[in-house]
Amino acid sequence: MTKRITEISDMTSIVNQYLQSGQTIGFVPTMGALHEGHLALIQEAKLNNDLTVVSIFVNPLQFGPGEDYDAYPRDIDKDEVMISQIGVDYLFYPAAVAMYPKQDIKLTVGKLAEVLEGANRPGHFDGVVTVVNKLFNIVKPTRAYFGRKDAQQLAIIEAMVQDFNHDIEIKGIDIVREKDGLAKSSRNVYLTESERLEAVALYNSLLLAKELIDGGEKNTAVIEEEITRFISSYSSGIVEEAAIYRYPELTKVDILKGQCFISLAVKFSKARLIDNMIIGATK
Ligand SMILES: Nc1ncnc2c1ncn2[C@@H]1O[C@H](COP(=O)(O)OP(=O)(O)OP(=O)(O)O)[C@@H](O)[C@H]1O
Ligand SMILES: CC(C)(CO)[C@@H](O)C(=O)[O-]
Ligand code: BAL
Repeated sequence: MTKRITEISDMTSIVNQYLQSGQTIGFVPTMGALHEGHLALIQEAKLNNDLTVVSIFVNPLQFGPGEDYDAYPRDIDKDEVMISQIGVDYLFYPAAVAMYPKQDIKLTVGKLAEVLEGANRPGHFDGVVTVVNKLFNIVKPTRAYFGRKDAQQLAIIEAMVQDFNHDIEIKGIDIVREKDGLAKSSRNVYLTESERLEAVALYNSLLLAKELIDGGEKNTAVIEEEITRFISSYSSGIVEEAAIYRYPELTKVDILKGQCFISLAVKFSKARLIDNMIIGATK
């Protein structure tokens, strides 16, 4: 059965005991409202570590003014049942006042946060790296697991681990999708019934882009235009972002070369969905 830990000092003394006896700790940070996407990360952590810790913390620091911090779906009891069933050892569930008693010091991300989601959500990645740093210091994981759905976040966490000399292996896990291709996300519950059906256009536009690329198209502006046209024709969503960047450097590319990713953000009436596809040779 999963043990729920709310006190930071309790979490740290528990992991210290395991580390002292030479055991490895797999860590999955989340904001809760768990779904199969999260479970894929957790399964991988369980498979490769002696101990698995999942955190659930809706981090106020990464939400901008007017964003959905208050509305963000929360169901801690249901989440706890889900992770108990797959045998997670510890659920770390701290209170915001415990995580941010003073809220005075935070980390700042540079260029990697100036584009894509970072440009759309100023300060978002500063909040993410600040909380992930704190969580890493508390949980002291051997390995930490992040989804490729949030590809920019994953690139930034990898850079943060290097810059701050964390001795932690960062593992990226592939996007888990619904049967029709929509990327699983806690925010999908904001979609209306008709928007839910239309939302498959994001994934289908990525498939279309892949077809164009496989057919020899290298001009990123052409591919971005086709993606935008496709999503706008098949859904009521507003395309806020359909852009191709080098990955994980996150620099803009005009002509496809090396490993890149197509990044999408589409705004429906309440939900803002993101999706992406990594393309090209791995370096
Ligand atoms: N469909 C998915 N496939 C793989 N990983 C995922 C998926 N959805 C979320 N994750 C990963 O789970 C971790 C926790 O994410 P989070 O709790 O924010 O869930 P979410 O569904 O991404 O929520 P949101 O709707 O806020 O984007 C992150 O590393 C995220 O990339
Ligand atoms: C990594 C994370 C748990 C930090 O709050 C969050 O950004 C998320 O769920 O992707
Ligand atoms: N999974 C990303 C967290 C966020 O949107 O705040």
